[in-house]
Amino acid sequence: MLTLHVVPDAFSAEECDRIIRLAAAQPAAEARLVGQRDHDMRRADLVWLDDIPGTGWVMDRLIDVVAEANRQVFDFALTEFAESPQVARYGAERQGHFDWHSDIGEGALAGRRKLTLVVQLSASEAYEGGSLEVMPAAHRLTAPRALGTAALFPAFALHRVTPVTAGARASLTVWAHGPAFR
Ligand SMILES: O=C(O)CCC(=O)C(=O)O
Ligand SMILES: [Fe+2]
Repeated sequence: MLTLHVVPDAFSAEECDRIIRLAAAQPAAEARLVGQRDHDMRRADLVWLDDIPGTGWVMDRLIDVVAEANRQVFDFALTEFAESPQVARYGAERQGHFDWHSDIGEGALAGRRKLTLVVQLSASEAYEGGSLEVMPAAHRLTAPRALGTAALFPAFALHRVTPVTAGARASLTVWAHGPAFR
């Protein structure tokens, strides 16, 4: 089914905090979109989970959540997690955001993305704006802001993160890959 599927408490508050602290200890890269001329499309700091020691438990949980959601809801042909999960930080100091986009890109790996999972790593009171909006079909849906909640949607669905106007929002994103949609 093509929808926005929500999994509450995919990670506990303590686990979200631990992920943020592990990521914060790592040098962050500026978000860059391959072949992207409009550099204002995304403003965020990124850390790749695979670069952070001691985060195997995070990947294990992500795999479990994706497997269960795919069994219950999506029934996509998924074969692997071909890219590192990403921890993103969108800060109000520069109106962190990510404009409307699909996650299926042109690269060898991004072209095989089929399912996107995003975890809310920040408490909803920690920021203003920063809404994750998804259009799995004709209507724009807003992912719940509750800490630790996972939102899953088809990687081709348009989605965005509205500008953060106060505080900062962190998220954890992973993609599941597989053969082309057909
Ligand atoms: O941070 C988010 O909520 C979404 C991230 C995203 O859309 C992406 O990394 O492709
Ligand atoms: Fe995305």
